Amino acid sequence: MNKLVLDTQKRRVNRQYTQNDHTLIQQGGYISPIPSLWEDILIGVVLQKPILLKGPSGSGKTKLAQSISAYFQQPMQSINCSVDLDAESMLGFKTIIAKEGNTHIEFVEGPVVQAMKNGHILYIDEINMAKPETLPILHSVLDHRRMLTNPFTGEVIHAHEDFTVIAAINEGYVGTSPMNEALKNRFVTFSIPYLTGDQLEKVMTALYPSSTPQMVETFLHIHEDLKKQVLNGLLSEEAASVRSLLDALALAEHMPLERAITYAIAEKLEDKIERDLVMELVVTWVK
Ligand SMILES: Nc1ncnc2c1ncn2[C@@H]1O[C@H](COP(=O)(O)OP(=O)(O)OP(=O)(O)O)[C@@H](O)[C@H]1O
Repeated sequence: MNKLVLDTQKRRVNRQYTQNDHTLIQQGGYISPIPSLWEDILIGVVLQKPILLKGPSGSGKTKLAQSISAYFQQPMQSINCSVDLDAESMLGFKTIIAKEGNTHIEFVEGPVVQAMKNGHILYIDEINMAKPETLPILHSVLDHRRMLTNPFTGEVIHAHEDFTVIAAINEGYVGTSPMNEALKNRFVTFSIPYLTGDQLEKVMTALYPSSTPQMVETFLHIHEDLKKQVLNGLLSEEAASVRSLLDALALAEHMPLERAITYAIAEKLEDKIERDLVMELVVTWVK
């Protein structure tokens, strides 16, 4: 079996053949749906490639970024993109400081500048929610130059060797726009699917240890049914969201299962036909 060996000090990568790659997969709480996915992403990080995580809402992209941060013991700075994101919220802003009767102007460093200087992870969530004209400022940060001329101070910043960029997108969601080619081209891209089967069971029992095995099994069956209907095109992808399923499991510890699924899964769907279909599927699993 393939085991990744990372020299995190010297940021070197090696692949060896041993028996226990799962120790890596578990680190930081993210469970990899495909064994090689976690390792391949770590290789990308060590090779200083900007990483783009592409997957539906609740598929574990943020958890994965947090797990990479835990694995490399590197703090993470985050940017949540929206149409209001501007250069100041990424790079920082000037402010007036009054001290002992004197005033002076100081630059408060934003997440990009801090992460570049200190070798942190920069997590850019929902990168396709930002206005396309906002992000080109990061092009030189994201390619081989790994540098930035701060337009507010004129400072030229060369990224620390451990500086890592991880971005996430939910493609095709309301409010998103396709990423422009020049930006997309700077990333290596990984599809992050929803967890299923044994791995999903591990997450459920780890987060909700007081759930009975029968309850967990029922939720796994319901999730399988929901996924089938997503594949058949009868339900939208978020019906199979792991986040929603976990929310439903948390509620089901305190209320009947149908109500838990209604609040955590069905009510989030826009279409009444989809909501009814979810509840029809659930009824077949309620004794
Ligand atoms: N592969 C996984 N391993 C561990 N936990 C997971 C995994 N997939 C989903 N989860 C759990 O599901 C929940 C949602 O995960 P997370 O917030 O990382 O999703 P996301 O893809 O970032 O969603 P969004 O795009 O909506 O921000 C968390 O509680 C997380 O622990």
